[in-house]
Amino acid sequence: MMKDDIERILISQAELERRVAELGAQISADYAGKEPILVSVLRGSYIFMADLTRHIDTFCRVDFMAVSSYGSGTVSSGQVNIIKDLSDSIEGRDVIVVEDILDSGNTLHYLFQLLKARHPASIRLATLLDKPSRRTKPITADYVGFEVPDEFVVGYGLDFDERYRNLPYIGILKPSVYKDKLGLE
Ligand SMILES: O=P(O)(O)OC[C@H]1O[C@H](OP(=O)(O)OP(=O)(O)O)[C@H](O)[C@@H]1O
Ligand code: HPA
Ligand SMILES: [Mg+2]
Repeated sequence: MMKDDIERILISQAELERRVAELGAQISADYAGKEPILVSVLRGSYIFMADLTRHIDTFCRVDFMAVSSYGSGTVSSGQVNIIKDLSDSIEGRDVIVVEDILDSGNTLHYLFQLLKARHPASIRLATLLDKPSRRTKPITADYVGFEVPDEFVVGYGLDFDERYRNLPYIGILKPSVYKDKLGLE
């Protein structure tokens, strides 16, 4: 079974629900009277995006961008591939980029450069998880759900080799799972 691959639960479903509601309330207060565009960075952010937007009570728009830099490993390849670009222009608009995790910072560093060049009125970052110990690029988030330790986490949108996104909590994989996959032991 899928959950047999999980060593332990790091953030429970109830904790996720509570914190995402708080972030939504904070964003609602900060953007009162505005109409931000929330940009979901697919695929990892799809669940956070869906839950977060339902806790925002100002007008807002949603758009989606698909990027990938991890392939099937647990370390960033350093190369960010744009798989799908935004549908609408962000020029002159207030943008909130919605991410599942800020790890090395490669993905967001690249994405922020790309999006800033399109001249939004403002651009901020909301990330569910922040793993600051692994950062190699200078980027910080404006809204952070939880800080996580230097371990590979899965669930609530986050995958390892495209699995585990559908777990309703954030968990830590048993090392044997990714070592088997990578042929390390
Ligand atoms: O800070 P970084 O080291 O760049 O890592 C964070 C990024 O890596 C993951 O995406 P991934 O490339 O695995 O694509 P996915 O969202 O489809 O899983 C995650 O969803 C973030 O977008
Ligand atoms: O810890 C992680 N888990 C899943 N995907 C990720 N992408 C960057 N870091 C992670
Ligand atoms: Mg991934």
